[in-house]
This record gives sequence, C-alpha cells and structure tokens, in this order.
Amino acid sequence: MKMLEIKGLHAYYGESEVLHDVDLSIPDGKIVALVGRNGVGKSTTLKSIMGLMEKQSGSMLLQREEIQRKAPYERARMGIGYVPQGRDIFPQMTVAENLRLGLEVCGGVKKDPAFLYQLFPIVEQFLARKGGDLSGGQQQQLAIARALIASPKLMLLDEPTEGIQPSVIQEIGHAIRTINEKTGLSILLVEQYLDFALDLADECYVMDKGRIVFHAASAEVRKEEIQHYMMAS
Ligand SMILES: Nc1ncnc2c1ncn2[C@@H]1O[C@H](COP(=O)(O)OP(=O)(O)OP(=O)(O)O)[C@@H](O)[C@H]1O
Repeated sequence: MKMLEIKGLHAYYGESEVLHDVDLSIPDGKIVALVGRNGVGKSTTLKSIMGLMEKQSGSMLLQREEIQRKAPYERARMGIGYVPQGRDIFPQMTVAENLRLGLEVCGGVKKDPAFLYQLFPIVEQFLARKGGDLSGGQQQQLAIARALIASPKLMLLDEPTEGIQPSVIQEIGHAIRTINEKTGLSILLVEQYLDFALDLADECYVMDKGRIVFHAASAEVRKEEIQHYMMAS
C-alpha cells in the first residue's frame, strides 16, 4: 500500500518548468529520502505535494485519493504535515504559541502533546521562551513538533540538518526514527547530507535538474554511485 504516489509531476515558476515528469512514491510507514545538490528541485517537489505551486500537473494520490486539485489547507487536513526549509518559526511568538499554530490545521482539536515532549524535551522546557531565542537546532525540533501535533499520516521534512551542529543532528535523526517506528508515520525527507539521509531512509531517490535520475533501497545504494549528483556543479 502506498501512502503517496506521484506520477508525471511537472511544476513551473512562471513560464519556466522546474520539475520534469517526476515519479515518486512513498510506501505506507516508510521513510523515503530525496537527495540532490542545491537548486535541483527538491523543495519544489515538497511544495508541489502541499499544493503551493501556482502551476503543476500530473497525478498525486494520497492513499489512493487524487489530491492535485485540493487546496493546501485541505491537503494538510487530509494528513500531510510540512516542515519547510528554514523552519518558519515565528520569532516573536513563544514556543507554546508556535506549537499551537500546528493545531490550526486539524481544526484546533487538542492533541496530547506528551509524546512530543518525550521526543523533544527541549520544547517542553522552553515553552514560555520566544521562538527567536532558540538555537537553530531547537527551532528545528520545535518545527517538527509543530507538524506532529496535528497527527499527520505523511510528514514532509525539508533539510532538517541545514545549519545545525552535529550533536543536535544526531538527536533529530533519532527523533525522526522514533516517530516512524512508534507511530508508523510515513516520511519524505529532503536532504543534502547524504549519510544522514541513507542512514534514516528505507528508500532513496536522487534528483538532478528537475528529474529523478536514481532510485533504490537505501541498503543497496553504493555511495560512489550517487555522490557525483551531490557535488556542486
Ligand atoms: N520562487 C521561485 N521563483 C522562481 N524560481 C524559483 C523559485 N524558487 C526556486 N526556483 C528555482 O527552481 C529551481 C529548483 O529550486 P528548489 O528550491 O526546488 O531546489 P532545491 O533542490 O530544493 O534546492 P535548495 O536546497 O537550494 O532549496 C531552482 O533553479 C531555483 O532557482
């Protein structure tokens, strides 16, 4: 059973086509990584899944239901959680207020945040602090917690390791694995940090210039095979 199945996705910024005929699927309960160098279209793929592109075509099935014509808020209500690149934490709002924003997408139904606090103790500890006073790694943890509070079925994570120190990267990796194992949440992870992606994901897709150029089970990937796609061109 597929959580998400994308076929023939094209996406555009104005007249310029950025994604060309992308096929990608996420099996239910699995972690799938999408890797590739800067500017190849990884973030655009996530935006397309959220319905944030002004022009896109192709088929996109969430648990066999076509979502291409649905608005972003409908996709969120259907269970897609999104943690954008740069995290989008509101600096003037407290951690608690930032977290509460995550509830908006599920109609404000209060979820028990206990499991989030277990995953990310720092979030509970700093509930009263301003979002802007948190470090990059703490903001990333808050952003993931904010997406999880709505109990998504599928979580889209855009470069969670970007600008974060190694020890915190380990913690975030551990939290992502725990969420997946304990709740069966399906995850699409966009990354430039290849080792992190291969370590966490069950499957790996490589994107280059808006196309999928490689796909395999992570365990079968030989790094030398795809490394050249990761280097700056
Ligand atoms: N708002 C925009 N308007 C026009 N072109 C854009 C816009 N955002 C991205 N692009 C272009 O679309 C292409 C794909 O960008 P995208 O951000 O999806 O790449 P990426 O693989 O996620 O890289 P990064 O890691 O740098 O975000 C790039 O050529 C980029 O310049």
